[in-house]
Amino acid sequence: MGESIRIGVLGASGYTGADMVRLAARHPRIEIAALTANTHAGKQMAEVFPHLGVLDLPTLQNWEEVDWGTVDAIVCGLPHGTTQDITKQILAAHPRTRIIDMSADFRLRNTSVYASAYGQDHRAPEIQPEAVYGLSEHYRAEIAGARLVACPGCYPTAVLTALLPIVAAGIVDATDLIIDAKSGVSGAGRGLKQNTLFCEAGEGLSPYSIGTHRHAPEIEQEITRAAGEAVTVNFTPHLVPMSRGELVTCYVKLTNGASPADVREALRRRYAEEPFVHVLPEGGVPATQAVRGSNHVMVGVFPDRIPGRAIVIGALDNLVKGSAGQALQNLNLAFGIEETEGLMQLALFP
Ligand SMILES: NC(=O)C1=CN([C@@H]2O[C@H](COP(=O)(O)OP(=O)(O)OC[C@H]3O[C@@H](n4cnc5c(N)ncnc54)[C@H](OP(=O)(O)O)[C@@H]3O)[C@@H](O)[C@H]2O)C=CC1
Ligand SMILES: CC(=O)N[C@@H](CCC(=O)OP(=O)(O)O)C(=O)O
Repeated sequence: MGESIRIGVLGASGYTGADMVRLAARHPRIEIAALTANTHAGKQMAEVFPHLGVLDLPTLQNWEEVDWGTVDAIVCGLPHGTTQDITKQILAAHPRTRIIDMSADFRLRNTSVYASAYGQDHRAPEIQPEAVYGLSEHYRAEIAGARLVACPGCYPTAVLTALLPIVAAGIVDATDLIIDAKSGVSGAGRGLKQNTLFCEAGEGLSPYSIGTHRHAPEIEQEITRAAGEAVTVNFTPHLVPMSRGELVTCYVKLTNGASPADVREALRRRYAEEPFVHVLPEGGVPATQAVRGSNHVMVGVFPDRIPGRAIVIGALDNLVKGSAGQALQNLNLAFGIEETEGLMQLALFP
């Protein structure tokens, strides 16, 4: 076994940071050297997250108090904007540190697109060009040498896993993609927001950011690349009263005489050797219950009643493959560790 990799988790008192701690704590090559928080600084993780109380962990600190020279890699679970401010200062002082970022701050290659999607100018445009988009199954080689990995958003991970291979194969029309997406409430983070209160999110199902969600440009960036032409997607997310999980239903127009079975076969071929992407056989229905707590993505393909169309459905856990799990997968890749290390746990069901 090689030497330990010392990691620091920025934003460990948040949902993605805490799930990174949960996964990294049982990783044989990782040592958790530092954990940061903002309002929770000074507390023990066990006070914030009792389920992690069985672990011996560093105290939560403000990020300025940490000696970043002593860590090999940082996993960042900070809000967008804050990520740019903090990571650029750490990289300036410690240029050899690797950053695996779970926030949205370095995903969009074009900083003007970032500014319009996020309503603020990019505050570290000088670093942006070196960021590698961390969709592990599609950017493996680039991630391996990267200093800065921008892990995809949770919705884009599900959508792009389902659609990139079939767009690239030219068997669906990239200019006619309709994506109906649903997420559990942890997708919104732990900070208090009115619409995530139990009595406002429970017993209901509501769409949000209709036609304006900031994940649409991220999805378009990658679909455009695969299609070789500029595309605009229809993307509508919904908030579902469950803690974790995400399901995306993608309505696609078939091209070049392809059938739904051809779409399934193309996906099966593309992901045949992938440990975390499972293309279900005919009739297999992806569901969040089947991936909860795991790094697995399930994809199913169905004929549409409208001739010439198909329905491609993806399901994942937003806090695992949708953030912390994929971040750990990328950290493994970045350090030349077996990609599945620390990630082979099965879904928690029921
Ligand atoms: N939740 C999800 O499913 C996914 C989230 N993401 C992205 O990952 C990032 C983290 O998300 P999530 O864990 O849900 O968010 P949370 O709101 O749960 O956690 C945010 C973390 O950042 C810390 N923080 C907030 N403001 C500051 C600041 N000004 N300075 C330093 N630290 C600060 C918080 O500290 P404290 O609590 O102590 O105040 C907390 O540790 C976000 O960018 C999010 O968009 C990406 C994919 C999926
Ligand atoms: C339910 C819910 O609110 N989900 C979040 C998506 C979480 C995510 O991936 O956010 P980033 O792209 O900012 O990292 C949202 O729609 O904003």
